[in-house]
Amino acid sequence: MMAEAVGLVNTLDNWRVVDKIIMSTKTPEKKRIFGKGNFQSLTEKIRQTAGITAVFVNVQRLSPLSERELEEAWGVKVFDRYSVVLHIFRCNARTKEAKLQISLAEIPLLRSRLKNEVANLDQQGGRTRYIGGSGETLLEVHQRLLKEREMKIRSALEKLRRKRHLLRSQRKHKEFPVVSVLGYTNCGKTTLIKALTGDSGLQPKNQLFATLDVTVHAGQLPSHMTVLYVDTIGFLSQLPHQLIDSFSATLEDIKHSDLLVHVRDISHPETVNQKMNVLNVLKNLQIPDRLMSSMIEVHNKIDLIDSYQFTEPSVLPVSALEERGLDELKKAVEEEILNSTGKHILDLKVDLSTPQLSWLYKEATVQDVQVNADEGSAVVKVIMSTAAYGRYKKLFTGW
Ligand SMILES: Nc1nc2c(ncn2[C@@H]2O[C@H](COP(=O)(O)OP(=O)(O)OP(=O)(O)O)[C@@H](O)[C@H]2O)c(=O)[nH]1
Ligand SMILES: [Mg+2]
Repeated sequence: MMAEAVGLVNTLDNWRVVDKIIMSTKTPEKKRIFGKGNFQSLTEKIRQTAGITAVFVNVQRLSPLSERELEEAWGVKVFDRYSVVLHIFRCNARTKEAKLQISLAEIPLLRSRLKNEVANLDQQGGRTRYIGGSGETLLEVHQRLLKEREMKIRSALEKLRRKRHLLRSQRKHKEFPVVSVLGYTNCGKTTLIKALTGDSGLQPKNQLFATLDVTVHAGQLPSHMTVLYVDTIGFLSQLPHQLIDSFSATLEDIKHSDLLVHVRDISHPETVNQKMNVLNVLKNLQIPDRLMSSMIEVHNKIDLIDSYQFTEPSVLPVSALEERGLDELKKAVEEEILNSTGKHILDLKVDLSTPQLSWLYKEATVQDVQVNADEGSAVVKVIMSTAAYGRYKKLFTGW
């Protein structure tokens, strides 16, 4: 197994990699991450490299013991995948929900640290000492406090979830179709939604997990139909399981959309693996088949590729940054939305002396009316369901 130890300089919440050292590691089950020789040369290298303030060891989880040993040997903070992702999340969390999700994801980390500390205390008889006549040992008190904290966070999250459920049913009521935009972190989801909706409040950033909250933005399709684009949290390969658990609630919204748009950074060297990862996460979220089969794949950042080759006909190439390919994308979104919601766009000729037009205003979505005053008629562009069109025909054309 290969793992990397990466020296980092921490400038506020942005890390710059100062040196990347590839070292083979022992299997994760083994107590020590690095063999003796490797560990010595790593230690030397880290000490010699100026400006290293932290080391990232590219393994899923370091045991608290290894973490402490490495930190003591190297004199800097040591991160594994779990703690580095948590740290990035923590820096980017803005809303109450994102902050709560992170606190929840921190609990297992605190729990395993606690075990380690108690193991140390054991040597001093700490485990068996009772606190203030309460009949609880120090370990039990800590475990209870952690449990209480976890319960509190879970109930606060549940409250927020119920609120979101309510919002979702209100949204449905208004009948705006919902398009979820998803993809690997940093692929350009926020930039794309900003370009599609003109929503200047959106802030794309060249950083991992810039978006940690699901937000909704209204945009217009070519027929002036309004859709709601949902900006989602980016995916990351080998994202620690516990994090996925606590964030899947946020991703759950995806299931309730009318259409999925999968954005890929086609300029990224790992673009194929990123796609596989996204599809795997979707599989685990148990997305309904109809959403998986109608999903639109967007190849973003084509401006960074010298000559973009069309490889798959169903794919839509765009540059969200340079606003290229957006009209075609909007057309494709419209087509799929009409398909999935069973609606059609129709041009109907109506007689203005009848209640046809007011009926259409009430029962369908009128997009445009071209009046022909001489004839006393109008051509009306409407979006309506098959069922509503059936009723219309029955009422006004006698079919
Ligand atoms: N050259 C180029 N850069 C792009 C394009 N689209 C997005 N970017 C850049 O890619 C970076 C990430 O963009 P975001 O829109 O924040 O990506 P995201 O998918 O929302 O990322 P997370 O929210 O972190 O998951 C930013 O620096 C954007 O300017 C594009 O079409 N071309
Ligand atoms: Mg984003």
